[in-house]
Amino acid sequence: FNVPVASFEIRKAISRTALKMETDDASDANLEKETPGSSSSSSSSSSSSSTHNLLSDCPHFSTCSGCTLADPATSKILQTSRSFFERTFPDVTYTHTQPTLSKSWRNQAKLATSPLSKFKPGVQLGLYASGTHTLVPIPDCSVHSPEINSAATSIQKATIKAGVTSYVKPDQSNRVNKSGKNGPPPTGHLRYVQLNTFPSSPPTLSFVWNSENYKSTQPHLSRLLKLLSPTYPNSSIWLNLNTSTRNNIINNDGWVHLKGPFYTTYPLLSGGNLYYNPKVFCQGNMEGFMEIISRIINLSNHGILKNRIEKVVELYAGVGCIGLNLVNEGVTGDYVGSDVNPENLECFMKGRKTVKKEYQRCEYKSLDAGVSLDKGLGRGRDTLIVDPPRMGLEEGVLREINGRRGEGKLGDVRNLIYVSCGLDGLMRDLEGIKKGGGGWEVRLAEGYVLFPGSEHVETLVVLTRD
Ligand SMILES: C[S@@+](CC[C@H](N)C(=O)[O-])C[C@H]1O[C@@H](n2cnc3c(N)ncnc32)[C@H](O)[C@@H]1O
Repeated sequence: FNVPVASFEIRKAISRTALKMETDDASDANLEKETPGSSSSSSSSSSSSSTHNLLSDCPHFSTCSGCTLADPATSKILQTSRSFFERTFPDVTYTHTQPTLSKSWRNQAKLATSPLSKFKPGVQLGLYASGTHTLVPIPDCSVHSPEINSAATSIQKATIKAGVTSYVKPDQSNRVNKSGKNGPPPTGHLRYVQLNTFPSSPPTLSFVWNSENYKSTQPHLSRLLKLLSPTYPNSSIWLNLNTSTRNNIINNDGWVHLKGPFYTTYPLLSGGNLYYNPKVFCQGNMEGFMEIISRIINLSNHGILKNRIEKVVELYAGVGCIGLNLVNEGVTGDYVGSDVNPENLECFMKGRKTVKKEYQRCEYKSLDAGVSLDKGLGRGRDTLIVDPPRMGLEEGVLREINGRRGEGKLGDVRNLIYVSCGLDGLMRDLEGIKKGGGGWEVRLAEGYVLFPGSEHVETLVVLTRD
Protein backbone atom coordinates (compact mmCIF):
# COMPACT_ATOMS: atom_id res chain seq x y z
CA PHE A 1 0.00 0.00 0.00
CA ASN A 2 0.88 3.51 -0.33
CA VAL A 3 2.14 5.77 2.42
CA PRO A 4 1.60 9.42 1.63
CA VAL A 5 2.58 12.66 3.34
CA ALA A 6 6.11 13.76 3.93
CA SER A 7 8.92 11.29 3.85
CA PHE A 8 11.08 10.82 6.88
CA GLU A 9 12.99 13.89 5.87
CA ILE A 10 12.23 16.08 8.79
CA ARG A 11 14.99 18.34 7.59
CA LYS A 12 12.83 19.30 4.68
CA ALA A 13 9.90 19.95 6.99
CA ILE A 14 12.00 22.13 9.19
CA SER A 15 13.38 24.31 6.48
CA ARG A 16 9.83 24.70 5.20
CA THR A 17 8.87 25.85 8.65
CA ALA A 18 11.85 28.10 8.97
CA LEU A 19 10.86 29.88 5.80
CA LYS A 20 7.51 30.74 7.27
CA MET A 21 8.95 32.18 10.43
CA GLU A 22 9.26 35.88 10.88
CA THR A 23 11.53 35.76 13.87
CA ASP A 24 12.17 32.37 15.31
CA ASP A 25 10.89 29.92 17.71
CA ALA A 26 11.52 28.63 21.11
CA SER A 27 10.11 26.40 23.60
CA ASP A 28 7.61 26.01 26.17
CA ALA A 29 5.92 22.74 26.14
CA ASN A 30 7.12 22.38 29.67
CA LEU A 31 4.09 24.34 30.61
CA GLU A 32 2.37 21.02 30.47
CA LYS A 33 4.49 19.72 33.25
CA GLU A 34 2.65 18.56 36.26
CA THR A 35 5.78 18.71 38.34
CA PRO A 36 8.45 21.31 38.15
CA GLY A 37 11.32 20.49 35.93
CA SER A 38 9.96 17.42 34.17
CA SER A 39 9.96 18.22 30.52
CA SER A 40 7.22 17.36 28.16
CA SER A 41 6.91 18.65 24.64
CA SER A 42 8.18 17.46 21.37
CA SER A 43 10.54 17.89 18.54
CA SER A 44 12.07 16.96 15.28
CA SER A 45 15.42 16.83 13.59
CA SER A 46 17.42 19.26 11.60
CA SER A 47 20.70 20.47 10.30
CA SER A 48 22.69 23.02 12.21
CA SER A 49 21.60 25.79 9.86
CA SER A 50 17.96 25.21 10.68
CA THR A 51 18.80 25.19 14.37
CA HIS A 52 19.40 28.88 14.20
CA ASN A 53 15.98 29.43 12.78
CA LEU A 54 14.20 27.13 15.12
CA LEU A 55 15.43 27.78 18.60
CA SER A 56 18.46 29.89 19.16
CA ASP A 57 16.77 33.27 18.88
CA CYS A 58 14.29 32.70 21.67
CA PRO A 59 15.53 34.93 24.49
CA HIS A 60 14.63 32.28 27.07
CA PHE A 61 16.03 29.17 25.47
CA SER A 62 19.17 28.90 27.59
CA THR A 63 17.33 29.21 30.92
CA CYS A 64 13.81 27.92 30.26
CA SER A 65 13.10 24.24 30.73
CA GLY A 66 10.24 24.30 28.20
CA CYS A 67 12.34 23.49 25.19
CA THR A 68 15.06 21.00 25.82
CA LEU A 69 16.34 20.57 22.29
CA ALA A 70 18.53 23.27 20.87
CA ASP A 71 18.88 21.21 17.76
CA PRO A 72 15.81 19.17 16.94
CA ALA A 73 18.03 16.80 14.97
CA THR A 74 19.11 15.43 18.33
CA SER A 75 15.59 14.34 19.25
CA LYS A 76 15.84 10.92 20.80
CA ILE A 77 12.15 10.21 20.74
CA LEU A 78 11.91 10.40 16.96
CA GLN A 79 14.80 7.98 16.66
CA THR A 80 13.15 5.67 19.16
CA SER A 81 9.90 5.86 17.28
CA ARG A 82 11.46 5.17 13.91
CA SER A 83 13.53 2.27 15.27
CA PHE A 84 10.48 0.80 16.93
CA PHE A 85 8.43 0.77 13.75
CA GLU A 86 11.33 -0.46 11.61
CA ARG A 87 11.97 -3.30 14.04
CA THR A 88 8.41 -4.24 14.93
CA PHE A 89 6.59 -3.57 11.66
CA PRO A 90 9.28 -3.79 8.95
CA ASP A 91 6.67 -3.68 6.17
CA VAL A 92 5.50 -0.24 7.21
CA THR A 93 7.24 2.96 6.24
CA TYR A 94 7.24 5.17 9.30
CA THR A 95 7.21 8.84 8.45
CA HIS A 96 7.15 11.93 10.51
CA THR A 97 6.43 15.50 9.79
CA GLN A 98 6.36 18.87 11.44
CA PRO A 99 3.03 20.19 10.35
CA THR A 100 2.87 23.44 12.25
CA LEU A 101 4.70 26.70 12.47
CA SER A 102 7.51 26.51 14.97
CA LYS A 103 6.51 29.68 16.69
CA SER A 104 3.38 30.90 18.40
CA TRP A 105 1.69 27.53 18.17
CA ARG A 106 0.85 27.01 21.83
CA ASN A 107 -2.76 27.85 22.66
CA GLN A 108 -2.70 26.62 26.25
CA ALA A 109 -0.12 27.41 28.93
CA LYS A 110 0.12 26.66 32.60
CA LEU A 111 2.45 29.15 34.24
CA ALA A 112 3.82 28.73 37.75
CA THR A 113 4.24 31.63 40.15
CA SER A 114 6.91 33.02 42.44
CA PRO A 115 7.14 36.21 44.52
CA LEU A 116 8.28 39.29 42.67
CA SER A 117 10.03 40.50 45.77
CA LYS A 118 10.63 39.26 49.31
CA PHE A 119 8.92 42.22 50.90
CA LYS A 120 6.10 43.34 48.63
CA PRO A 121 3.13 41.65 47.01
CA GLY A 122 3.19 40.87 43.32
CA VAL A 123 3.68 37.66 41.40
CA GLN A 124 5.91 36.70 38.54
CA LEU A 125 4.87 34.00 36.10
CA GLY A 126 7.01 31.50 34.29
CA LEU A 127 8.29 27.95 34.32
CA TYR A 128 10.41 26.15 36.84
CA ALA A 129 14.00 25.55 35.87
CA SER A 130 14.54 21.87 35.28
CA GLY A 131 14.37 19.82 38.51
CA THR A 132 13.93 22.87 40.75
CA HIS A 133 11.34 25.24 42.15
CA THR A 134 13.27 28.19 40.78
CA LEU A 135 11.03 30.17 38.49
CA VAL A 136 12.24 31.33 35.10
CA PRO A 137 10.08 34.16 33.73
CA ILE A 138 9.42 33.74 30.01
CA PRO A 139 7.58 36.90 28.95
CA ASP A 140 8.78 36.65 25.34
CA CYS A 141 8.39 32.92 24.84
CA SER A 142 8.36 32.30 21.11
CA VAL A 143 6.11 29.28 21.07
CA HIS A 144 3.33 30.84 23.13
CA SER A 145 0.63 32.57 21.18
CA PRO A 146 1.22 36.35 21.51
CA GLU A 147 -2.04 36.52 23.47
CA ILE A 148 -0.61 34.18 26.12
CA ASN A 149 2.48 36.35 26.54
CA SER A 150 0.52 39.57 26.79
CA ALA A 151 -2.03 38.09 29.22
CA ALA A 152 0.80 36.85 31.45
CA THR A 153 2.36 40.31 31.46
CA SER A 154 -0.97 42.00 32.27
CA ILE A 155 -1.65 39.57 35.10
CA GLN A 156 1.80 40.07 36.60
CA LYS A 157 1.34 43.84 36.62
CA ALA A 158 -2.14 43.59 38.10
CA THR A 159 -0.99 41.35 40.97
CA ILE A 160 1.24 44.13 42.27
CA LYS A 161 -1.59 46.64 42.56
CA ALA A 162 -4.07 44.05 43.77
CA GLY A 163 -1.77 42.94 46.57
CA VAL A 164 -1.78 39.35 45.33
CA THR A 165 1.06 37.19 46.65
CA SER A 166 2.61 34.08 45.21
CA TYR A 167 2.03 30.67 46.71
CA VAL A 168 5.19 29.57 48.44
CA LYS A 169 5.72 26.05 49.59
CA PRO A 170 8.38 25.74 52.28
CA ASP A 171 11.23 23.49 51.37
CA GLN A 172 10.15 19.87 51.86
CA SER A 173 13.06 19.32 54.23
CA ASN A 174 11.56 21.92 56.59
CA ARG A 175 8.09 20.43 56.58
CA VAL A 176 8.78 18.04 59.43
CA ASN A 177 11.17 19.46 61.98
CA LYS A 178 13.44 17.60 64.36
CA SER A 179 10.75 17.19 66.97
CA GLY A 180 8.58 15.46 64.38
CA LYS A 181 6.11 18.35 64.16
CA ASN A 182 4.97 19.85 60.91
CA GLY A 183 6.95 22.84 59.75
CA PRO A 184 5.37 25.99 58.40
CA PRO A 185 2.48 25.50 55.94
CA PRO A 186 2.51 26.92 52.42
CA THR A 187 1.63 30.60 52.18
CA GLY A 188 0.37 33.02 49.54
CA HIS A 189 -2.50 33.32 47.08
CA LEU A 190 -1.75 32.47 43.47
CA ARG A 191 -0.27 29.09 42.53
CA TYR A 192 -0.62 28.86 38.77
CA VAL A 193 -2.25 30.70 35.95
CA GLN A 194 -3.69 28.74 33.05
CA LEU A 195 -4.18 30.67 29.84
CA ASN A 196 -6.12 29.43 26.85
CA THR A 197 -6.20 31.33 23.61
CA PHE A 198 -8.24 30.41 20.57
CA PRO A 199 -8.22 32.57 17.45
CA SER A 200 -11.82 33.74 17.59
CA SER A 201 -12.31 34.28 21.34
CA PRO A 202 -10.72 36.49 23.98
CA PRO A 203 -8.30 34.52 26.17
CA THR A 204 -9.64 32.34 28.95
CA LEU A 205 -7.89 33.18 32.22
CA SER A 206 -7.85 30.61 35.04
CA PHE A 207 -6.37 31.39 38.45
CA VAL A 208 -5.26 28.48 40.60
CA TRP A 209 -5.61 29.86 44.12
CA ASN A 210 -4.38 28.60 47.45
CA SER A 211 -7.81 28.84 49.12
CA GLU A 212 -10.45 26.42 50.35
CA ASN A 213 -13.36 28.52 49.12
CA TYR A 214 -14.27 31.63 47.17
CA LYS A 215 -14.74 33.72 50.31
CA SER A 216 -11.16 33.29 51.39
CA THR A 217 -9.85 34.48 48.01
CA GLN A 218 -11.21 37.91 48.95
CA PRO A 219 -10.53 40.77 48.62
CA HIS A 220 -7.43 40.02 46.53
CA LEU A 221 -9.02 38.04 43.73
CA SER A 222 -11.77 40.61 43.15
CA ARG A 223 -9.20 43.39 43.10
CA LEU A 224 -7.17 41.47 40.56
CA LEU A 225 -10.19 40.88 38.32
CA LYS A 226 -11.20 44.52 38.52
CA LEU A 227 -7.75 45.58 37.37
CA LEU A 228 -7.83 43.09 34.49
CA SER A 229 -11.35 43.91 33.45
CA PRO A 230 -10.54 46.85 31.11
CA THR A 231 -8.07 44.67 29.18
CA TYR A 232 -10.20 41.52 29.24
CA PRO A 233 -13.82 42.72 29.40
CA ASN A 234 -15.22 39.69 27.59
CA SER A 235 -12.88 36.95 28.71
CA SER A 236 -13.99 33.76 30.32
CA ILE A 237 -12.51 33.83 33.83
CA TRP A 238 -12.18 30.85 36.15
CA LEU A 239 -10.94 30.13 39.62
CA ASN A 240 -9.43 26.82 40.65
CA LEU A 241 -9.37 26.32 44.41
CA ASN A 242 -6.34 24.22 45.20
CA THR A 243 -4.89 23.88 48.70
CA SER A 244 -3.27 20.53 48.07
CA THR A 245 0.34 20.32 49.19
CA ARG A 246 1.10 17.93 46.37
CA ASN A 247 2.39 19.07 43.01
CA ASN A 248 -0.86 18.76 41.10
CA ILE A 249 -1.41 21.99 39.23
CA ILE A 250 -5.18 21.75 38.98
CA ASN A 251 -7.70 20.52 41.53
CA ASN A 252 -10.30 18.82 39.33
CA ASP A 253 -13.01 19.43 41.92
CA GLY A 254 -12.02 23.03 42.57
CA TRP A 255 -13.35 24.85 39.50
CA VAL A 256 -15.49 27.98 39.91
CA HIS A 257 -16.69 29.94 36.90
CA LEU A 258 -16.31 33.63 37.78
CA LYS A 259 -17.34 35.64 34.75
CA GLY A 260 -17.58 35.77 30.98
CA PRO A 261 -18.70 32.96 28.69
CA PHE A 262 -18.88 29.47 30.18
CA TYR A 263 -17.56 27.99 26.91
CA THR A 264 -15.09 29.13 24.31
CA THR A 265 -15.13 27.72 20.81
CA TYR A 266 -12.61 26.43 18.33
CA PRO A 267 -13.70 26.05 14.70
CA LEU A 268 -14.30 22.63 13.21
CA LEU A 269 -12.44 22.13 9.96
CA SER A 270 -15.41 23.03 7.78
CA GLY A 271 -17.96 25.05 9.71
CA GLY A 272 -19.35 24.49 13.17
CA ASN A 273 -17.51 24.60 16.48
CA LEU A 274 -15.91 22.63 19.24
CA TYR A 275 -16.80 23.81 22.75
CA TYR A 276 -14.29 24.02 25.57
CA ASN A 277 -13.84 25.25 29.09
CA PRO A 278 -10.94 24.69 31.49
CA LYS A 279 -12.58 21.61 33.00
CA VAL A 280 -11.94 19.53 29.90
CA PHE A 281 -8.83 18.36 28.09
CA CYS A 282 -7.62 20.71 25.37
CA GLN A 283 -4.79 20.08 22.91
CA GLY A 284 -1.80 22.39 23.47
CA ASN A 285 -1.33 22.86 19.73
CA MET A 286 -4.80 22.81 18.23
CA GLU A 287 -3.72 23.87 14.78
CA GLY A 288 -1.21 21.05 14.59
CA PHE A 289 -3.70 18.52 15.90
CA MET A 290 -6.17 19.57 13.21
CA GLU A 291 -3.65 18.34 10.66
CA ILE A 292 -3.84 14.89 12.18
CA ILE A 293 -7.63 15.05 12.00
CA SER A 294 -7.47 16.11 8.34
CA ARG A 295 -5.28 13.09 7.72
CA ILE A 296 -7.84 10.80 9.34
CA ILE A 297 -10.61 12.37 7.27
CA ASN A 298 -8.65 11.69 4.10
CA LEU A 299 -7.56 8.14 4.91
CA SER A 300 -10.18 6.57 2.68
CA ASN A 301 -9.15 8.74 -0.27
CA HIS A 302 -5.57 7.54 -0.06
CA GLY A 303 -6.29 3.84 -0.21
CA ILE A 304 -4.95 3.26 3.29
CA LEU A 305 -8.09 1.70 4.66
CA LYS A 306 -9.15 -1.59 3.17
CA ASN A 307 -12.58 -1.15 4.67
CA ARG A 308 -14.97 1.77 4.53
CA ILE A 309 -15.58 3.84 7.64
CA GLU A 310 -19.28 3.77 8.34
CA LYS A 311 -20.14 3.16 11.94
CA VAL A 312 -17.63 4.66 14.36
CA VAL A 313 -17.03 4.23 18.06
CA GLU A 314 -14.52 6.59 19.63
CA LEU A 315 -13.11 6.05 23.12
CA TYR A 316 -11.24 8.81 25.02
CA ALA A 317 -13.15 11.24 22.80
CA GLY A 318 -12.78 14.45 24.85
CA VAL A 319 -15.15 17.16 23.62
CA GLY A 320 -15.39 15.42 20.23
CA CYS A 321 -12.37 17.05 18.66
CA ILE A 322 -11.80 14.15 16.26
CA GLY A 323 -15.33 12.74 16.20
CA LEU A 324 -17.29 15.90 15.45
CA ASN A 325 -14.90 16.77 12.66
CA LEU A 326 -15.41 13.34 11.12
CA VAL A 327 -19.16 13.63 11.49
CA ASN A 328 -19.19 17.13 10.01
CA GLU A 329 -17.21 15.97 6.99
CA GLY A 330 -19.63 13.14 6.40
CA VAL A 331 -16.90 10.54 7.00
CA THR A 332 -19.34 8.74 9.26
CA GLY A 333 -23.09 9.09 9.58
CA ASP A 334 -23.27 6.90 12.65
CA TYR A 335 -20.99 7.87 15.50
CA VAL A 336 -20.82 7.21 19.21
CA GLY A 337 -18.14 8.72 21.43
CA SER A 338 -17.32 8.39 25.09
CA ASP A 339 -14.98 9.83 27.70
CA VAL A 340 -14.58 9.35 31.43
CA ASN A 341 -14.66 13.08 32.22
CA PRO A 342 -18.35 13.99 32.60
CA GLU A 343 -17.64 17.63 31.76
CA ASN A 344 -17.12 16.65 28.13
CA LEU A 345 -20.73 15.62 27.56
CA GLU A 346 -22.18 19.14 27.51
CA CYS A 347 -19.30 20.38 25.36
CA PHE A 348 -19.92 17.59 22.87
CA MET A 349 -23.67 18.24 22.79
CA LYS A 350 -23.14 21.93 22.13
CA GLY A 351 -20.67 21.10 19.36
CA ARG A 352 -23.08 18.58 17.87
CA LYS A 353 -25.69 21.28 17.42
CA THR A 354 -23.30 23.12 15.12
CA VAL A 355 -22.45 20.29 12.72
CA LYS A 356 -24.20 20.01 9.38
CA LYS A 357 -27.79 19.02 9.94
CA GLU A 358 -27.69 15.89 7.84
CA TYR A 359 -24.86 14.60 10.00
CA GLN A 360 -26.24 15.35 13.44
CA ARG A 361 -26.93 11.71 14.21
CA CYS A 362 -24.23 11.09 16.74
CA GLU A 363 -24.24 10.08 20.35
CA TYR A 364 -22.02 10.55 23.37
CA LYS A 365 -21.69 8.78 26.72
CA SER A 366 -19.82 9.83 29.85
CA LEU A 367 -18.09 6.54 30.46
CA ASP A 368 -14.72 5.04 31.13
CA ALA A 369 -13.30 3.39 27.98
CA GLY A 370 -13.51 -0.17 29.32
CA VAL A 371 -17.00 0.38 30.67
CA SER A 372 -18.05 1.79 27.28
CA LEU A 373 -17.15 -1.54 25.72
CA ASP A 374 -18.87 -3.50 28.52
CA LYS A 375 -22.00 -1.49 27.77
CA GLY A 376 -21.85 -2.50 24.11
CA LEU A 377 -20.73 0.78 22.51
CA GLY A 378 -18.42 -1.14 20.21
CA ARG A 379 -20.99 -3.63 18.94
CA GLY A 380 -21.86 -3.35 15.26
CA ARG A 381 -19.18 -0.69 14.72
CA ASP A 382 -16.71 -1.07 11.85
CA THR A 383 -14.25 1.55 13.08
CA LEU A 384 -12.69 2.19 16.48
CA ILE A 385 -10.88 5.47 17.18
CA VAL A 386 -8.78 5.87 20.32
CA ASP A 387 -6.79 8.85 21.57
CA PRO A 388 -5.87 7.76 25.10
CA PRO A 389 -3.83 9.63 27.72
CA ARG A 390 -0.06 9.24 27.61
CA MET A 391 0.03 5.89 29.36
CA GLY A 392 -1.95 4.30 26.52
CA LEU A 393 -4.92 1.98 26.45
CA GLU A 394 -6.38 0.43 29.53
CA GLU A 395 -6.04 -3.30 29.79
CA GLY A 396 -9.71 -4.09 29.15
CA VAL A 397 -9.71 -2.11 25.91
CA LEU A 398 -6.53 -3.77 24.69
CA ARG A 399 -7.99 -7.17 25.50
CA GLU A 400 -11.07 -6.47 23.37
CA ILE A 401 -8.96 -5.15 20.49
CA ASN A 402 -7.08 -8.42 20.64
CA GLY A 403 -10.30 -10.40 20.47
CA ARG A 404 -10.82 -12.37 17.27
CA ARG A 405 -12.77 -10.86 14.37
CA GLY A 406 -16.45 -11.64 14.77
CA GLU A 407 -16.09 -12.31 18.49
CA GLY A 408 -16.26 -10.16 21.63
CA LYS A 409 -17.17 -6.56 22.19
CA LEU A 410 -15.25 -5.21 19.20
CA GLY A 411 -15.79 -8.19 16.91
CA ASP A 412 -17.20 -6.10 14.05
CA VAL A 413 -14.42 -3.53 14.06
CA ARG A 414 -12.14 -3.71 11.00
CA ASN A 415 -10.47 -0.30 11.18
CA LEU A 416 -8.53 0.82 14.22
CA ILE A 417 -7.33 4.42 14.30
CA TYR A 418 -4.94 5.05 17.18
CA VAL A 419 -3.83 8.61 17.96
CA SER A 420 -1.11 8.60 20.59
CA CYS A 421 0.41 11.36 22.71
CA GLY A 422 2.70 8.95 24.61
CA LEU A 423 5.20 6.89 22.67
CA ASP A 424 5.95 4.41 25.47
CA GLY A 425 2.27 3.58 25.90
CA LEU A 426 1.80 3.28 22.16
CA MET A 427 4.79 0.96 21.71
CA ARG A 428 3.55 -1.25 24.52
CA ASP A 429 0.03 -1.35 23.05
CA LEU A 430 1.25 -2.10 19.54
CA GLU A 431 3.49 -4.90 20.83
CA GLY A 432 0.41 -6.28 22.55
CA ILE A 433 -1.71 -5.96 19.42
CA LYS A 434 0.98 -7.63 17.32
CA LYS A 435 1.15 -10.60 19.67
CA GLY A 436 -2.61 -10.66 20.27
CA GLY A 437 -5.12 -12.66 18.32
CA GLY A 438 -7.00 -9.79 16.65
CA GLY A 439 -5.40 -10.27 13.23
CA TRP A 440 -4.46 -6.59 12.91
CA GLU A 441 -2.14 -5.25 10.26
CA VAL A 442 -0.51 -1.82 10.60
CA ARG A 443 -1.28 0.17 7.46
CA LEU A 444 0.06 3.57 8.41
CA ALA A 445 2.35 5.03 11.07
CA GLU A 446 3.06 8.74 11.10
CA GLY A 447 4.73 10.92 13.72
CA TYR A 448 3.67 14.54 14.11
CA VAL A 449 6.02 16.98 15.79
CA LEU A 450 3.41 19.12 17.45
CA PHE A 451 5.72 20.53 20.13
CA PRO A 452 8.97 21.45 18.41
CA GLY A 453 11.83 21.81 20.87
CA SER A 454 11.02 18.99 23.26
CA GLU A 455 11.02 15.23 23.36
CA HIS A 456 7.50 14.48 22.33
CA VAL A 457 5.85 13.01 19.29
CA GLU A 458 2.18 12.58 18.52
CA THR A 459 1.65 9.43 16.47
CA LEU A 460 -1.15 8.36 14.16
CA VAL A 461 -1.34 4.62 13.58
CA VAL A 462 -3.94 2.98 11.38
CA LEU A 463 -4.56 -0.74 11.55
CA THR A 464 -7.02 -2.87 9.64
CA ARG A 465 -8.11 -6.49 9.55
CA ASP A 466 -10.15 -8.56 7.11
C1 LIG B 1 -5.36 12.81 25.00
S1 LIG B 1 -6.99 13.27 25.47
C2 LIG B 1 -7.80 13.16 23.91
C3 LIG B 1 -9.11 13.84 23.81
C4 LIG B 1 -9.55 14.23 22.41
N1 LIG B 1 -9.23 13.26 21.41
C5 LIG B 1 -8.94 15.56 22.05
O1 LIG B 1 -8.11 15.62 21.16
O2 LIG B 1 -9.31 16.57 22.66
C6 LIG B 1 -7.47 11.87 26.37
C7 LIG B 1 -8.88 11.87 26.88
O3 LIG B 1 -9.05 10.63 27.56
C8 LIG B 1 -9.91 10.82 28.64
N2 LIG B 1 -9.69 9.69 29.56
C9 LIG B 1 -8.69 9.50 30.44
N3 LIG B 1 -8.81 8.30 31.02
C10 LIG B 1 -9.90 7.71 30.51
C11 LIG B 1 -10.54 6.46 30.71
N4 LIG B 1 -10.06 5.56 31.57
N5 LIG B 1 -11.65 6.18 30.01
C12 LIG B 1 -12.14 7.09 29.12
N6 LIG B 1 -11.59 8.29 28.89
C13 LIG B 1 -10.48 8.61 29.57
C14 LIG B 1 -9.58 12.20 29.16
O4 LIG B 1 -10.67 12.74 29.87
C15 LIG B 1 -9.26 12.95 27.87
O5 LIG B 1 -10.40 13.63 27.41
